[in-house]
Amino acid sequence: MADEILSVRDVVKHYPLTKGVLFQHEVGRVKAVDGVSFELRKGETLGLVGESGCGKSTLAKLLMGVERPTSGSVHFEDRDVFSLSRAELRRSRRRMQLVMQDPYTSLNPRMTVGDIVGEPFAVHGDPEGGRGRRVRELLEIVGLDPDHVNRYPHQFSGGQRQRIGIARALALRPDVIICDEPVSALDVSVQAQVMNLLADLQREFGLSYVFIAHDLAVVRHISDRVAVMYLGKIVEIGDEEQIYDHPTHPYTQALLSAVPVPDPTKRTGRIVLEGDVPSPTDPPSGCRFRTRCWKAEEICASEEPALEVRAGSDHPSACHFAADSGRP
Ligand SMILES: Nc1ncnc2c1ncn2[C@@H]1O[C@H](COP(=O)(O)OP(=O)(O)OP(=O)(O)O)[C@@H](O)[C@H]1O
Repeated sequence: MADEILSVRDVVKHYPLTKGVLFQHEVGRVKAVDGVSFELRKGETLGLVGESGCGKSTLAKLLMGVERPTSGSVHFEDRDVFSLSRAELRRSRRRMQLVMQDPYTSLNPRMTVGDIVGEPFAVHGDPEGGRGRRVRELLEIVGLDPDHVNRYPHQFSGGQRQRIGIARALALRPDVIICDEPVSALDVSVQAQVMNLLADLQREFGLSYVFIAHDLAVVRHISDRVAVMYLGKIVEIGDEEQIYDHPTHPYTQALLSAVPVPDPTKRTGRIVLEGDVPSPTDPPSGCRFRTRCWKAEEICASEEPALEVRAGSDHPSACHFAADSGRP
């Protein structure tokens, strides 16, 4: 599609598990990301949701070109990120930035806010008009007082620190920002402020976001589309209406049932998933979710459902039992 900015095709990342004095014997592989494909369109926010350990952060590192995949490709516009030379990769990094989860540990406590926000210029060169001026402008853009440029991270609250991280990510005028659980470590009231800031910045600068979270409720209002990830794979991807109003995959249904609903008349009953998430070293054959799925049938043990478009719908579904909306 012409307006795609990022195209992810069959990306796999397996980490070898080794033993021996020199770690020379491979005894297994952690299948952190196992065949993920999606597109990110210009100006779009794609929410990426799943339980802890499903591979979200590994995928973020692959998108940023920080980790190399075992196989598969990530195209930024029309160029494969993994075939770029070092210099080209550095140039492409200007245009794709990362906002990290924990504003308490992702900022160097010994650096002033001005140095933190201006750090990208030390690598990529000073902007027109000078570094100091741009840093003050960036602080203002994210709602911080530019006169606090000489303060240290510990002098700011959690929400303000996340704003500092966002200002740093904006420094080089990127096109894409990978937001890896940017509000998970914040109080609920502060979460909303940071989400609103991200939405405003998107409108103002035409940014595209991949927004990672473990909670479907968090990504709802910021996402144009949502991808649900389970044990290294995307099990369902769709627009807001499909995922929240007509979820077809049992895992999406279970995640949604855990989201608190303020209206008691709309409460539908929580689906409690039995058992732990299986090990990514030895995931179940067939459908990975089958060991916890109340709809699982024999076929799920041998066959991994392919993403397919349901009749009469544009939405792809990943489950054999998509038509069956019954709950346990
Ligand atoms: N460098 C590594 N070496 C070996 N295994 C790894 C490595 N990095 C991640 N993993 C494993 O890959 C799997 C996916 O990890 P990842 O951090 O991507 O999950 P996540 O969904 O981001 O989890 P969380 O929400 O807890 O951060 C986990 O089982 C993790 O232990």
